[in-house]
Amino acid sequence: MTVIARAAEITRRYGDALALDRVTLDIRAGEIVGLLGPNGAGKSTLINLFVGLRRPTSGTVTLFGGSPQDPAMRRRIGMTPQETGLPETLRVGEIIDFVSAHFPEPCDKDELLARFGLSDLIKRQVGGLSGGQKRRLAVALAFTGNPELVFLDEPTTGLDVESRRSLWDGIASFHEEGGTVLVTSHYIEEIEALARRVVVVGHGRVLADDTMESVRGIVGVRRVSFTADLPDPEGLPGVLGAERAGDGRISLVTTDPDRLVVELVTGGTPFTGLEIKPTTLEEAFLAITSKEAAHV
Ligand SMILES: Nc1ncnc2c1ncn2[C@@H]1O[C@H](COP(=O)(O)OP(=O)(O)OP(=O)(O)O)[C@@H](O)[C@H]1O
Repeated sequence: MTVIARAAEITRRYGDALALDRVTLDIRAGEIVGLLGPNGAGKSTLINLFVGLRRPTSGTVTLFGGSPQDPAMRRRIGMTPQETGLPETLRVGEIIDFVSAHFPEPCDKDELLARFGLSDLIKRQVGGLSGGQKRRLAVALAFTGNPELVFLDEPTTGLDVESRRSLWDGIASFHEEGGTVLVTSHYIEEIEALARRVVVVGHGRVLADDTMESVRGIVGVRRVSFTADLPDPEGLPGVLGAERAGDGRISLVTTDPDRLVVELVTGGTPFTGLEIKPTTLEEAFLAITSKEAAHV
């Protein structure tokens, strides 16, 4: 697949703070890339570099083979930043007309409104919209110019389940028609719903760049639970997190379930009800970031 955006060995500093540390990332035509990482990992900085709002301290960013600073390249992208302020007195339809006017071939207004569940709101003033409706409008604006590539920075933060699903549908239908998307989120299920490729960032570095299944596999994290009278379960092999229920049941997230069970048996502590289960992506993700933190 053709690479349409590339960050090559990007470092970005804000004064003494290192926001991105030698990050390399290719975005290929037609994919949805999910960018996952804790607060301050560098996700917004990476987006701002791709869309030309900031420049790297070192390294290069290319957009459609050119520079993100070139308006001709930027006209081919769309973006929804984390926070948007829209003029309160304008109507939904007027805002879409205004943004459309900046692009040579804007998309069909009615189609755009329908795609993001805004058709009934066309005459409403922005100031009178709910938080979820405003957010849907802000995301819809990223698609107004018929972009090839869209950057969405936490598109559904703060939305209820129904609004989130409606936004996901809009994003998915853009992708089905061949569009490319980079989406950041704190919601694991959002990345799972939208993207097959997941890039995990932490401390300004790419920690994993793979399919959802492989990201889980990379860390090989499992949840091991059993009932026992064990004073120090945290000391068992590979344990990243431990929870103890009132009934004596212990639940451990571990990178090495096999060795943990061997040690449990050889340690001679009686236990019952042993269960080993795959973890959620969130647990896997926390494991990667905490392992990385242990290295710095
Ligand atoms: N304008 C700025 N001036 C100084 N430091 C900044 C600036 N913008 C970002 N940073 C720092 O760079 C690092 C990365 O921030 P960034 O906003 O890219 O992270 P993020 O992954 O998008 O976080 P969040 O999920 O909270 O939005 C953080 O340590 C942040 O404090």
